[in-house]
Amino acid sequence: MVIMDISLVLPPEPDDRWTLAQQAGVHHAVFHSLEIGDGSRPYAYDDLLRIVNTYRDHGIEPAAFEGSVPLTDKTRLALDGRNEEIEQFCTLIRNLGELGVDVVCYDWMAGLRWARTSVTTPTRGDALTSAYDDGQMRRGPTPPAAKRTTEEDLWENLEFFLDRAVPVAEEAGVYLSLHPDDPPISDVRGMPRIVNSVEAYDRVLDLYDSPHNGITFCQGNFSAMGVDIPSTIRHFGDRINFVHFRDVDGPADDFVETWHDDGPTDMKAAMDAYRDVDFDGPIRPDHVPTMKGEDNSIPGYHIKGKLFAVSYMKGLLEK
Ligand SMILES: O=C(O)[C@@H](O)[C@@H](O)[C@H](O)[C@H](O)CO
Repeated sequence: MVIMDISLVLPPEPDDRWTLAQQAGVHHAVFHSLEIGDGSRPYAYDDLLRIVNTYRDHGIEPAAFEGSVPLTDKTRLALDGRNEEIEQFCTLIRNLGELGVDVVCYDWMAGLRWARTSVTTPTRGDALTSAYDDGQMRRGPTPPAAKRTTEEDLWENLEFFLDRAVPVAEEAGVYLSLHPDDPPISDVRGMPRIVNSVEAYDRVLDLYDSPHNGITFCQGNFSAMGVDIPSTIRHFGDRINFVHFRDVDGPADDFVETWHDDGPTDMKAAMDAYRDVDFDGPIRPDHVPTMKGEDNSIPGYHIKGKLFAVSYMKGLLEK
């Protein structure tokens, strides 16, 4: 039977969340210091060695490095320093390969990272969730770089990056996993976005045809695209290298994030589809509501909702 690795974003230093994860039967970590941690983007071997060994010394396997990788708008927008940055990214890949961490998640969102217009929307039992309203978003300032960036620039820069990074990933045995633009719309405040549809992913996969050029299937974003989730999972099949398990209610320009057991997507059918395509990589619950007693300082990433989501996922995986 194919076993996927249920994982959680855990801080790089042990705290209660490590213990709670293990008590809930989660033994795989995702390193994502932009969400939980100090925002660092380590790529040197000794820095990675320390992080990886700290997890392993506590019985936790580091399954993926995400987001906080040395890849910024320098590369996405082909600014000065792009070649040096890609070199750092390639060093990260080689080093993670040496250390046995084989999934790296990155994204092509220039100007703004994942965007929400509210992180205090009340949901079941007055927990707090996040929401996006494009009309409200557009009233804010346009990022300066938006005026001189086209979709084609972003495609060209992505191809330039993949041509350099994928061969290194192949050699290192590391699986690159491109995260969708969140939300998956054509632009945020005038800054174009390109990784926002099934067709766009088909193009990405064609740019460099290799299992090491794959997808982070962030399910909530595909749900916001309005596509059928199980058949889309089957469409991409073995090019899915990493899964973010979550759901939203509403289209890409106007949605609310839901509890894992309370959204419109048939989560059981989704889990069955991952199993059908023999997905055996890391799968982590993504954004969860902030629950009672939590301060909402890291919206979407507090531990109580994650534990609820993990239990729900384990239930869905029961045969
Ligand atoms: O769903 C989201 O957009 C975020 O929670 C992250 O997953 C983030 O955007 C990714 O790390 C992108 O690299």
